[in-house]
Amino acid sequence: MDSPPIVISRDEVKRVLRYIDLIPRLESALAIFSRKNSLEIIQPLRSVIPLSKYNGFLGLMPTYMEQEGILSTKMVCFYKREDGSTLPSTQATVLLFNPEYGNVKAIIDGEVITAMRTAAASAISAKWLMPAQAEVLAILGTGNEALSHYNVFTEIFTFKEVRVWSRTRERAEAFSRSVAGPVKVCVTVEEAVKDADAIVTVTRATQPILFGKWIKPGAHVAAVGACRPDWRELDDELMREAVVYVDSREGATTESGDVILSGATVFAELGEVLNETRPALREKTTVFKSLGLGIEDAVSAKLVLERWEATE
Ligand SMILES: NC(=O)C1=CN([C@@H]2O[C@H](COP(=O)(O)OP(=O)(O)OC[C@H]3O[C@@H](n4cnc5c(N)ncnc54)[C@H](O)[C@@H]3O)[C@@H](O)[C@H]2O)C=CC1
Ligand SMILES: O=C(O)C1=NCCCC1
Repeated sequence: MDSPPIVISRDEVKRVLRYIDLIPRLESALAIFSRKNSLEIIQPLRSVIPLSKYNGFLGLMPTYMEQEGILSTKMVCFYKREDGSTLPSTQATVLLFNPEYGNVKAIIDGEVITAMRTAAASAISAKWLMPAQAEVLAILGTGNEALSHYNVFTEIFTFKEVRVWSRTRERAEAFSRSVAGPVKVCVTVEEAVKDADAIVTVTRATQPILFGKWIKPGAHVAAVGACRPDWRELDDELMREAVVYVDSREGATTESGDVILSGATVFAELGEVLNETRPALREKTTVFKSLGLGIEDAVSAKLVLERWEATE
């Protein structure tokens, strides 16, 4: 008889998942994704159900990677509203199936997976697209994604200065106190991004907060928020003048307000850079527009299950 699904909690995911293991898996998955071979990956565009009454959305992210033996679905709810709830604004669950019989092998909390795989994808973009001698990192926003981005960027790169901006100084100060290393609190976005080499936008803004005129030529922007077709974090000037990389062309041209409303041209998928079929134009100002992919959750969940089984 089949064993019942293993349930892996948020704390257990946090215990077993490490960037050093995750990054190579994501690099490989992004590269396979951009080869567009349906024998390797089937990952339809995310279905999104608006939860209008609650100012939120449910995203369904099924993925099948035949050669890796991974069949998974992430279900993620994300909310725009700010009503003082203590629950995270992005909550997710990942189901891992046995592709041969369809039984569920594991039910894994998706909050930490989402935060870590998104930050790891941004870090991969920075590895290829950030200026060679990057000294200053600016993080805009102070939520879950801000923390995971701080963690991975300071783990794999060495910055002389890390800056943070939030809409209130209190939140930026609390973020600065909560992390291990020194972080400079900035009162305006302009102050945070001035001469920065790498900029991470991880807010729930729906109108542009980052303007091209403030940015040093050659900087790299990992743009993570604004995942709806009418939401923005970056202004038209930045989107049109930068070289724009995305995780998925189909995703970006369907879901990203920054891409759709600015009329920017998508230059390449990150996986194409990894496959060396499109160049990494590190010397130019670059934007990596991230929307999130089911394959990222699929390989992360498989890794979590492997590590959990190895340490249980
Ligand atoms: N690209 C991807 O794969 C993923 C994208 N996201 C998106 O990333 C963003 C951040 O996610 P989390 O850190 O989980 O959210 P969070 O709720 O933990 O943090 C959001 C941050 O944005 C700030 N904020 C809210 N409204 C704002 C506004 N109008 N202007 C400026 N700042 C504002 C909040 O104060 C907070 O610092 C969200 O837009 C979320 O939908 C989240 C997960 C994956
Ligand atoms: O890929 C994800 O997970 C998400 N993408 C955009 C919005 C929140 C979650």
